[in-house]
Amino acid sequence: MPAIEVTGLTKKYGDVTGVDRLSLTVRTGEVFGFLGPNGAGKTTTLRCLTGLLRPTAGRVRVLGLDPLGERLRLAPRIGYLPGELRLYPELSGTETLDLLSALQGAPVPRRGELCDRLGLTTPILTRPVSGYSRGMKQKLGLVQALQHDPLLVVLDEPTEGLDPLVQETFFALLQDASAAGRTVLLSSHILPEVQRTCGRVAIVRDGRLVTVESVAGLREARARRIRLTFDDGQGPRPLGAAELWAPQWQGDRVDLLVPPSEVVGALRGLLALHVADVTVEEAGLDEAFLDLYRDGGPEEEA
Ligand SMILES: Nc1ncnc2c1ncn2[C@@H]1O[C@H](COP(=O)(O)OP(=O)(O)OP(=O)(O)O)[C@@H](O)[C@H]1O
Repeated sequence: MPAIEVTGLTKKYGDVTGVDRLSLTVRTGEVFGFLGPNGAGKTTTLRCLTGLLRPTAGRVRVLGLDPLGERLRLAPRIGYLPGELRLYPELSGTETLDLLSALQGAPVPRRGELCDRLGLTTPILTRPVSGYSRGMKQKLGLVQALQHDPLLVVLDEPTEGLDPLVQETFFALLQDASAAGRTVLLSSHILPEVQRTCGRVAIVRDGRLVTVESVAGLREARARRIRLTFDDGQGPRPLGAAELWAPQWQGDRVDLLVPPSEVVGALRGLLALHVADVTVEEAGLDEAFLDLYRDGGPEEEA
């Protein structure tokens, strides 16, 4: 049984379409990234998965359950960190975690360890959350999402507000969850974060699915960056047939993003020029993503 199965999910807010006929399967035990620009429909999808929004159309199954109709059965098995965490300001950190665990309806075997790892000390946890910094609130959000050791963790832009050291702890927590066989769905617009943590990634745009691929596959299938350096101080110059690859000049140096199958042909032409240095690298996921974003992708035909 897949951890998440979404078929033809559509959510409309009046005239605005948040998600449009989205279908997606997340396998048990994978760390799955949900990537897309602002307004792409990530939060809307996650809220439909967690039973906080009623889909306009389509079918959603989470751990084999209907998130709306079987919310109480699902609650102990799922952890959710919303993008905008709203807390009761007068409650302390501990009281907040207690309240949320009551809603989860499950014991909290991991709370102590998580607070330790994230540096939420007893003095902090006994203070009202109104005095918490943004990062402290986000840490509390992470603890509540994981404290009951849920089978599925759904995280909406989880590293927002976390400093780099705490982000490292967060990545380690994700790895632990994955090693323990838990499923993680993580939404982000931070590409290196997804590249680092996820096995597969869905890219969404304008409420529609652009592609689902392994992170490795996405990078592999996408462009290579050819960087040429001319060392003669003459700056930009015509590159013949390689003009097709939209050269980006910086002084005597030029970058071209070229599909993998075209690299050898492109180099043949380019090396006839008087080049001082050449490097060819796999484009990062961010470039792959921008490429997809520009391409339109398969949904343009829908
Ligand atoms: N409550 C709402 N009422 C009206 N429109 C909404 C509402 N929530 C979301 N939308 C619209 O639905 C679309 C998808 O929004 P959503 O918040 O799901 O995107 P997102 O990918 O999470 O964006 P971001 O990265 O900015 O958080 C947007 O056009 C947004 O304006």
